[in-house]
This record gives sequence, C-alpha cells and structure tokens, in this order.
Amino acid sequence: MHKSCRGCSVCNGYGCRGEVPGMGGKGQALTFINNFKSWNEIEVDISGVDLPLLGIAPMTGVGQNMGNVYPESVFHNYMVSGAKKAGIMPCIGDGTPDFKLQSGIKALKDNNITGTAFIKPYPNNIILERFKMVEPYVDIMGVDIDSYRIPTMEGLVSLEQKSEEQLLELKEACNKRFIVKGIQSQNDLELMIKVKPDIVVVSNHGGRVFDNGEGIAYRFKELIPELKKIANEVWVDGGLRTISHLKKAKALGAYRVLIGRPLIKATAVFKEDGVPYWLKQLK
Ligand SMILES: Cc1cc2nc3c(=O)[nH]c(=O)nc-3n(C[C@H](O)[C@H](O)[C@H](O)COP(=O)(O)O)c2cc1C
Repeated sequence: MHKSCRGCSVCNGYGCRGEVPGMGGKGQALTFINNFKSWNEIEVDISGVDLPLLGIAPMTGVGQNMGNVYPESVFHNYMVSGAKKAGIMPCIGDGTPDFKLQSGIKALKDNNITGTAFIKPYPNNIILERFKMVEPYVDIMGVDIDSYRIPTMEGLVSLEQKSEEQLLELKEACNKRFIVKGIQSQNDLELMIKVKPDIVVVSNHGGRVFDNGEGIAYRFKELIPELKKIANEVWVDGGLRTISHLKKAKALGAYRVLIGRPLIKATAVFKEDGVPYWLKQLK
C-alpha cells in the first residue's frame, strides 16, 4: 500500500494529507488531523471506565483508495472474517460501481455473520432497492448523510442531502434497526430529533468530505446529551487510535466506537488476522 497508506506509526492524518481518493483527509486534511488531536486533548475522567463496544467502520473502494492491495471482494472477506475472529461488529459500506456493496454483502454471507450496512445518500428509490439487497445479512441498516459531497463519487452518481421527509420514508421502509451516520452539527441534531433513528453515528467521514472541521471529540461531547434522548445507541468514529481515546468516548456516552483506517492497514498486512492483531497491540 506504499502509494496510498504510508504505514505511519500513528495514523493521525499527516502522512496521506489531501489524498482523497486515497487514505487521507480532504484538502490539508485538517479535519482528519483535528479528529485525532481532539481525542488527545479532550479532558474526560476515564478512571474505572471500560472499553466501549467496537466495530469496523464501513470502508469501500480498495482500487480507488487503497492502492489495489487486494481485489475488493478479497479485502472485504479479510475485514469481515477479521471482525468475526476479534468479536467486533463488521460494518459494510457502499459506493459505485455496485461491486463495492456486493463485496461487503458476500463477505457477511460467506462468513455467516450479520453486521451493519451503510448505504450512500442516493435518491430514495435506489436506497430502497439496496435495503432489499442487504436486509438478509444485517441486523442494522441505514444511510450516511454526509457523503453527498465526497470527492470520490463526484460526477459518478447523484447523491443528495437528505431531508426529514426522505429519512422518515427510509426509516418506515427499514425492517431492521435504522441507523444514520454523519451527525456532526446542530442542524444534523435538529434533523435527528425529527427522524429519531434507532442508532446515530457522530462522524465527519474521517475528514474525507470537508477540510478544517472541528475535531470530532468536541462535536461528540456537545451533541451527545441530546442525541441520547432520541436514539437507543450513539456511536462515534474519526481519529480514535488508543485505549485512552476509546475510554474517553465511552465516558462521554458512546455505545460503540468504529475504527477506520488503522484496520485497513492491519488487514493489508495480516489479512484475516489484521483486525485481531490491531486489537491485541492496542491492549
Ligand atoms: C478508504 C475509506 C473508505 C471509506 N468508505 C466509506 C463508505 O463506503 N461508507 C461510509 O459511510 N464511510 C466510509 N468511510 C468513512 C469511514 O467509515 C469512517 O467514518 C472514517 O474512516 C473514520 O475515521 P478513521 O479512519 O480516522 O478511524 C471511508 C473511509 C476511508 C478511509
């Protein structure tokens, strides 16, 4: 992965600055960098706090983003089997062409494990078709609402900023627990108060959608009191790398933390043992 992931000893956003497509954050990657910094800086009492539940963040586009380290389907299979071995939640993402989503579905099926699926914010009729595709293989499904302006999909498909009505239509059609990822602002909070998903993920897409955003730990601390009133579970991702980061997230109220890029790196090197390896070295 030398052309995409530089294998930095700490995955903090500097090594792959601006590389989207790639493994980095958009522009100067300040959102990615601020995410990592915010978990270091934020002051939270973690004495006596356990680790939160963990999951693999949804990540697709091996060819586009990860230097073709493995074919998409092989990569997803390693990630999902790694999650199964490590006992953490596998999440699958979405993208274009369709084989990105299909590879994630196949990995869940082949490993005989259920997970969570995040569909991109396409027009609702496409999302509803995709819900049908993933439904047999997941316990939780929904959408991310922040990738409508992600550079990797610009000009390829039409993605849109979701309205209250559109999200309510998706929630109504969802036969599993309904999840919404990409909550980061007061506007998003107001939208969630109206939609009331079962689960929300506070996330800025790992800094891949816009530059110079505030670190996610600060957004999380501000939003979680209200989010907890409307959702059964609040998850978070972005820049969480150490035991102390994970405990801070839990102490602030996270039910589950999703880990992104470090698990790609570990999987690229150790295949299906990558996710368990990363967790072992973390502890
Ligand atoms: C290469 C790559 C591909 C991604 N693909 C998706 C995706 O398909 N769907 C999605 O909701 N998020 C996607 N994300 C965002 C992650 O789910 C997650 O929000 C972010 O990477 C977490 O930050 P971290 O990598 O700093 O841990 C992707 C991130 C990366 C790095």
